Amino acid sequence: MGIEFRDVTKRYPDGTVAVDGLSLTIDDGTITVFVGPSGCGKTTSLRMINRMVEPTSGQVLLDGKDVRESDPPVLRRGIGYVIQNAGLFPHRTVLDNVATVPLLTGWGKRKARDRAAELLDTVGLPAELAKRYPAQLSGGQQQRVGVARALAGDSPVLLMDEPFSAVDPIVREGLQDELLRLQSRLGKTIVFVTHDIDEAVRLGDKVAVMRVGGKLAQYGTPADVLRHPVDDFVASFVGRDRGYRGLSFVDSAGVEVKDVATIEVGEPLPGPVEDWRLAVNAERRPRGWLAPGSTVDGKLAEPDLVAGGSLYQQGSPIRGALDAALSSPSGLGVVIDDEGRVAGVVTARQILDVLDDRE
Ligand SMILES: Nc1ncnc2c1ncn2[C@@H]1O[C@H](COP(=O)(O)OP(=O)(O)OP(=O)(O)O)[C@@H](O)[C@H]1O
Repeated sequence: MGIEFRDVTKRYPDGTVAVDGLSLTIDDGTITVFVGPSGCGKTTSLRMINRMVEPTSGQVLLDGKDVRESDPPVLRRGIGYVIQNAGLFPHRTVLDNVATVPLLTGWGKRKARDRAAELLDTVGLPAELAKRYPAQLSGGQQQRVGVARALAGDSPVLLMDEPFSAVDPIVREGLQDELLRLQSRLGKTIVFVTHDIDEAVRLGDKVAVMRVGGKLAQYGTPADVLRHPVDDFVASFVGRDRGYRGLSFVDSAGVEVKDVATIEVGEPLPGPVEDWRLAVNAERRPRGWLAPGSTVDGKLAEPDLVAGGSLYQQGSPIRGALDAALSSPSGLGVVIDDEGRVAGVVTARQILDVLDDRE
């Protein structure tokens, strides 16, 4: 479901112009990130999509239809919404937080709870957390519940307002990865607000950079915005370390994926391993690394392993390959195919050589 802003302006009653003449089109099934400094009108723009804020002038169209033609509660039921700190109901269990939307749409209690349990699994939360209350979860876990709840309505559109800002950078990266993984499966139209350009570039198919005064400074792919900022404001906002960020958009062709020795979890280990050995499960999905010199009492089990680094999906931008190599305990970045199976490994040296060749 596409979204279009047509010359939308929002002036609050006190005279503040939060959004000024915004026009842009958001394609169906993509992630669009509104990014910019505090107070530039990102949240206001987002909230005009689900009519939590009404424009002073202009139109917001959802799937070609002016949102003002839809009753706000009905409209909102069709649009998932995730906010910072998750906005969970404190006196409901995790499971019931997620089940709320299906219940509201008339599902029976049992079916709603089954669906909620399924969604908790989808966002990577263990089933034993379902009975807890939000305050008994970590910040990252709460955000996952927030995402699960937003997915519960099964709506084609998801609005996310700084959903990961309150968690630390490591957890945040995990949540971002998870969102990208979910999106590759679900293909929702996601509008995401952040003030963090790294997050914007990482998640967005398109990035809308806004400036204070509610004006759109630039709208384009992350590569566009990084490589060709339209003016000094955008250039300084996207920052100085553009070289590294720019890697995300270099075609990965030319990176040679090497074979790697693997061992399957659950298999016996004949003797101590000499080099880092990649552990896989029966489907050849990576599970972690076995350190040099390790011996295993009986069969190889998950606790014997050192956690792996990030994974690099073959064919995706080359920055991911460098991330995988740099974050891997063995120095070998794990490359996976479309099904998540191990395709081989790459080293940081290889990636840097490929990049040098291109200079
Ligand atoms: N209800 C309101 N009444 C008056 N002014 C408001 C209201 N809500 C927001 N504003 C003002 O409108 C401008 C844009 O606010 P908005 O929350 O959309 O920005 P933002 O980019 O999301 O900021 P932040 O990143 O700090 O959340 C700000 O100057 C803000 O103070």
